[in-house]
Amino acid sequence: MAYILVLYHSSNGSVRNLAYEIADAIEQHGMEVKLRTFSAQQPQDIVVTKDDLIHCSALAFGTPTRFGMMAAQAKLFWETTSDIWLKGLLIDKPACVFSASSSMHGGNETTLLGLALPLLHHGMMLLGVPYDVPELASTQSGGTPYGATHVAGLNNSNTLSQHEIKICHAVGKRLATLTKKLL
Ligand SMILES: Cc1cc2nc3c(=O)[nH]c(=O)nc-3n(C[C@H](O)[C@H](O)[C@H](O)COP(=O)(O)O)c2cc1C
Repeated sequence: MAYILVLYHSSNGSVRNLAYEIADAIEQHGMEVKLRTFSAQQPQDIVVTKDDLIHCSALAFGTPTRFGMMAAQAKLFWETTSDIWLKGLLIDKPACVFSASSSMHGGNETTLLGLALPLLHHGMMLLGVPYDVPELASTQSGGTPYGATHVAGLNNSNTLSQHEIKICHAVGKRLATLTKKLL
């Protein structure tokens, strides 16, 4: 069965909540989802295997913003994927990226661009958020053309705003719709 891999790291739940919203939208638009993490943070977490990545039809990939970059847990995993890269097993698969940060201008956009880099090296096709998603222009917190985000604030709240949720849904819908066309 074809599936979209929603692969993330989250310490405090913000990125997990983004992942769940994106996964919901993917399922609502007719694709199976495999939710995987890079390490077990919660009892329900299932840690990703290389086979999960090799056999996915598309990927949604997210981590928190850590000093403007991706979380180390994710980078460690990508550094084990050179065999997949050598065989070109991810070429032409659609993908999107998502992240959370505590401050609005604290590096979530640089993190999204950094998350995109290993995917581009693997030959994946990156999807952003187009401006026909109205919440992109009106959000007072997360949401960027490079991918869905959540701004957690100084109290580190992992509760997503309605705008952030709508942007996640638009991302999940777009990824599922395009992936189905390519199957
Ligand atoms: C080591 C570390 C570095 C961080 N660096 C940044 C940063 O550069 N900019 C920012 O706005 N927030 C930064 N944060 C805050 C996290 O990005 C924020 O709490 C995010 O919501 C965490 O996602 P999570 O709830 O999924 O773990 C950092 C947190 C940690 C622990």
